Amino acid sequence: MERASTAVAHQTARFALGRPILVLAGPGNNGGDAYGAAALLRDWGHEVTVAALGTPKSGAAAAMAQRWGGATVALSQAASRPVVVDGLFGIGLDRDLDADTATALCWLVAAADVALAIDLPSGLDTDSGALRGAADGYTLTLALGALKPAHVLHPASTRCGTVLLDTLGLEAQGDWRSVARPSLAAPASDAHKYSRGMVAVIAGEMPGAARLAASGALHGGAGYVVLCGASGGADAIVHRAHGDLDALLEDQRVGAIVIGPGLGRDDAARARLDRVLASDRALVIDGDALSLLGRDLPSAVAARRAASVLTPHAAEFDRCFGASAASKIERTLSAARQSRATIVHKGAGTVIATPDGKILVAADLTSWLSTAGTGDVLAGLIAARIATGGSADEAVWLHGRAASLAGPAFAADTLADHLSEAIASCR
Ligand SMILES: NC(=O)C1=CN([C@@H]2O[C@H](COP(=O)(O)OP(=O)(O)OC[C@H]3O[C@@H](n4cnc5c(N)ncnc54)[C@H](O)[C@@H]3O)[C@@H](O)[C@H]2O)[C@@H](O)CC1
Ligand SMILES: [K+]
Repeated sequence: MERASTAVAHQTARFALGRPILVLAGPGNNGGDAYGAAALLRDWGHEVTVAALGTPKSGAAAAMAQRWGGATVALSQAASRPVVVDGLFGIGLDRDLDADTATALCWLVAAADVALAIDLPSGLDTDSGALRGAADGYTLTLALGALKPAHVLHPASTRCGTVLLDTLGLEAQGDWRSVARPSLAAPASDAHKYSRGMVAVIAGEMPGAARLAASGALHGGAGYVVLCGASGGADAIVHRAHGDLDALLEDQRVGAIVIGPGLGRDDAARARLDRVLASDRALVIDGDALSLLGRDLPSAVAARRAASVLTPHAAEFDRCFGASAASKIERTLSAARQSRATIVHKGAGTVIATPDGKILVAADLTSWLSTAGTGDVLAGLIAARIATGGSADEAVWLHGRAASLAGPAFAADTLADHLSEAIASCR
């Protein structure tokens, strides 16, 4: 708590630049950090007011309150100040903020020029990222010890402002990491189109979606992309008829197959899906393929001999694994173990889990990705990375980067065009 208070005080001083500071101190150790920071800031010459909610419950927090020693006002009586430091609740929040607390907090944060949250904005559920009365408008959140899921999971992550991490010298990192920029090499000097990675995309009722996936694979670095069951589209994509499916599944050069984008949900689609599932090729299973399998998916995929990557959005995830109130991180991990597949659980804050328990989170994806077809591009891109010996998280990073490069209001058709620049930034 000494280290936490000191880190908070330093960060606050950097932003305060002499302006009056209001420190909000709750009853737990988050409040302890707040009292400690208030005492330091006062000792450094800042004008500090403390608004208290309840009295400190732990010995450490009580000691910090004693160190502050000065007057406190009740939270409900606090006047706004240009700088607000929120130390009401951190990871110990176990219920919604009551209405009076939420109202006072929202008003004080909104009225401040700078609002800094200690560890987490008060009123966020640490593990699930749900809103439990949190205010909007924080300038920054100083995460203490380690990042928590709420710093990266939607909707909590949208309330944090800029998140800074101070590890406080603790080895406290949880079991998940943020998706990081991958390090990608150019193809080997003796590479040819098949050694670069060969991807097959199985088309169906809506060939446009499969074409987008094929384009994602091609621009994602695959050496050879086959679109099975659709004609037209980009010239470098090789077209095959649905009648060639069995030959394609036997072709050992095929490094990964995408099935699901625009597949349809009729009997023909189901028959194709069953043949592909029975193959020993690595699969990316997306869209209609996920919906066709529904609650049978975990066992059907777990029985496969080759690797599978599933790319559900929230509704598809629920369709396959059932709805639950657990956090997105826990649910995705449990689904990965159950289906023995890598799961890319899409949405605002994409969570990736592997069957061996690796968890990665991509938090800061542009919201312009929320347009039809971007998921199809991602499915193809994942297949390309797998076929070239890479991983799904590389694809998620490249996809997010390409979307940022594409700018606002892009169409999914042009997203793949930005993958080259995204890959170029990974050397
Ligand atoms: N655990 C650690 O290793 C460290 C913890 N630190 C700080 O300690 C914080 C966690 O402290 P605590 O576990 O004491 O938890 P908090 O300080 O977040 O709050 C817990 C207290 O608030 C009460 N409470 C919870 N929800 C409430 C609600 N909606 N309305 C009213 N009362 C509510 C609880 O009954 C409990 O008394 C961290 O967020 C961080 O700021 C830091 O000092 C650094 C190290
Ligand atoms: K807080």
